[in-house]
Amino acid sequence: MAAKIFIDGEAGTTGLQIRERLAGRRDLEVISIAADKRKDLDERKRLLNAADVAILCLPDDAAKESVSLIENDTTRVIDASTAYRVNPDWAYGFAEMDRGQSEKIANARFVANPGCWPQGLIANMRPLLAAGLLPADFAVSYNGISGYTGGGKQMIAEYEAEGEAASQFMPYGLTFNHKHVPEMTKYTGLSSAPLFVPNVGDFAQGMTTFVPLQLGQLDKVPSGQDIHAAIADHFAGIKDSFVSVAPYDPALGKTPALDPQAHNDTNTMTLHVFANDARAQAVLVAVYDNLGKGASGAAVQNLNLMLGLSARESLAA
Ligand SMILES: NC(=O)C1=CN([C@@H]2O[C@H](COP(=O)(O)OP(=O)(O)OC[C@H]3O[C@@H](n4cnc5c(N)ncnc54)[C@H](OP(=O)(O)O)[C@@H]3O)[C@@H](O)[C@H]2O)C=CC1
Ligand SMILES: CC(=O)N[C@@H](CCC(=O)OP(=O)(O)O)C(=O)O
Repeated sequence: MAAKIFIDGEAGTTGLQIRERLAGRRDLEVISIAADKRKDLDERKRLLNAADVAILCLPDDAAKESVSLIENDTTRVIDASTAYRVNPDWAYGFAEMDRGQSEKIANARFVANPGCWPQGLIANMRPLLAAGLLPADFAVSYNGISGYTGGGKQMIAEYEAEGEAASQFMPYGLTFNHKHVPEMTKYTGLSSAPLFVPNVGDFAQGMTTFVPLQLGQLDKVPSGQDIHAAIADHFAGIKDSFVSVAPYDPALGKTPALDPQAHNDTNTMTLHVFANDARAQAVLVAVYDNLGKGASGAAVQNLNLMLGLSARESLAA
């Protein structure tokens, strides 16, 4: 029997993209809410309880409300919001984070889909801490640029308003309390919060992120090659990974591969390592689609795992 999927928030940016990615899937039945009942509590409750898997694409408070409306013990949940990402009762939905993470997701009742920004940092940093190349108390900063769809319907409307010239490049989150910092800290394994400086650009989708590393602070300075090998080894050991590691080429500059939009409309992420060993400096880069691996693509990957399918089914979008 086809699994019943309810997308609560199906008219939003993330919800719409999930619907598109699931269109044409005959193994699933997407049960939809009538447009005029999108915020009707009784109707949401009915559909949440009728679903085998509910995918919540809502602001945090509404996501918590949806979870509280589930009265049975069978509906499984993927939540795209920030509400449960550091909750130990929820599986963190970054399947490539560890060997075994996809099994955790596959067996979980509750899965927290990761934030877009955290995934680029976790993908690069977690393997380095696990390999002992960087200590947990290493001082880390993180920056990058994301397309404006990351800010949902409201930011899309601001950027696409007629007659308004949008800023090409705008830093934000300058109180350093961005809502993604707790999950970044927890899943990198760092003992203190990274200093995070996000930027939004005047393009719809896609992101490139950077972790600059001043390696001279360390007693034992790893080379760029060591860093690349640790990250590449980690992802080589992950089955069905959507994350790939570019060959080590420290002299590569200004390449289309680093364009934030290079992975648009995919669920893939590419990591790059750049280093100057003489200066003991390196930069770790991640390129992916904020709406793909950063949101809807990851949600479909997690849904597939929960339904006992190969994560690769999500390419059927
Ligand atoms: N955009 C992105 O790149 C990413 C987003 N996310 C997260 O996913 C979630 C959804 O974000 P996004 O799709 O961007 O946001 P949008 O603003 O585009 O969509 C949110 C949707 O939720 C609806 N909604 C709000 N409150 C309720 C409610 N009480 N009951 C039912 N529906 C409600 C909104 O309806 P209305 O517009 O009518 O208010 C809207 O359709 C958020 O938690 C966000 O942080 C996660 C990763 C990346
Ligand atoms: C450009 C932009 O504003 N991006 C969003 C990231 C959106 C995202 O990852 O969603 P969650 O917030 O649910 O994790 C932001 O920084 O808040």
